[in-house]
Amino acid sequence: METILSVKGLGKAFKERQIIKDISFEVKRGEIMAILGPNGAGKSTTIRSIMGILYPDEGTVKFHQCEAGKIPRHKIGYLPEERGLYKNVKVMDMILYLAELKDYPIKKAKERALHYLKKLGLEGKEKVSVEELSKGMAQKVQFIGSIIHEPELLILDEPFSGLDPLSQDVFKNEIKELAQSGTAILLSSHQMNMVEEICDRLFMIHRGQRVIEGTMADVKNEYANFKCTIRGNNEASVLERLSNVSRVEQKGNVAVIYLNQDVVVPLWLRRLPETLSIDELSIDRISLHEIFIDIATDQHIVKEGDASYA
Ligand SMILES: Nc1ncnc2c1ncn2[C@@H]1O[C@H](COP(=O)(O)OP(=O)(O)OP(=O)(O)O)[C@@H](O)[C@H]1O
Repeated sequence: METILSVKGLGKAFKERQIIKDISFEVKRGEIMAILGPNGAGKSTTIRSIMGILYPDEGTVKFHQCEAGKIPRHKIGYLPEERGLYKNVKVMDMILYLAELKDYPIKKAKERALHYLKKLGLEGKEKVSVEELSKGMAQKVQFIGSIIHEPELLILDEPFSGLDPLSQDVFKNEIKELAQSGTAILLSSHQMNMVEEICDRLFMIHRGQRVIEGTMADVKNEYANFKCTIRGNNEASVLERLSNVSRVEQKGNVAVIYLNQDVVVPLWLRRLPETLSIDELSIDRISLHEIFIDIATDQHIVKEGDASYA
């Protein structure tokens, strides 16, 4: 697959405080790449550096072979973290204005706007003033504005925040369709379930540095250890003493036992003491949400070569 965006060795400091360091990744045609990390990790700083809103101190950003300064901005769509549209402008005029900024033909933009307004449940709102829209509706209009000019690369900073589950689903499907039609998509999100569902690859930042990168499957294989959930009357202290246990979370009579990375599950199960009380037992891999929490709370052992924890 053709590389559309390539970011190499990006670094940025604010007032001598290093915010991001040595950030490198690529986004390919038709792929959805997630940039993840706890609050303040440096996701928006990375995205703003890519967009040329911030000047990175180190590193390069390339769109195809074009470097900063020569990047054709009309081929990029951007939904910034801080939402904002002109308030006393009508919905259609707002979208057409955004299309015009990207030199996109107005007639075609109008057709596309009507198509997307209908698709996102805003049919008939063309002449409504932006200030009369709900927050979620305004976000949909801004999203349409970011894709109206058929960008090759779409950068979405927190596209799902502030949306109800129904609208999140609409956005999710739309993003998937755009990728299927060849758009390269980079998105930041805190909704791990969404990321797990739609993203092909992910890049996780913690304290400004890369901690995980890979396809969803690779990340799961490498970082998603197993957990064993047992319903029964067992003391947490007994479960904690079992072999290969990294931690136990117990609520009432349900205990979730997080297992170490190299555990051989059938062997571990066979070695459970006969005295354990087991009404139900299941084994699963931990979710991306749990991997995220492990990393954000420094519980995960980061491998050599990955970000060092300051
Ligand atoms: N203009 C600025 N001046 C000084 N510090 C800044 C500036 N912009 C961001 N920062 C700092 O850089 C760090 C990273 O911020 P950034 O917005 O990139 O994080 P983020 O990962 O997008 O977080 P969130 O999930 O909360 O949106 C934060 O500590 C923030 O306070």
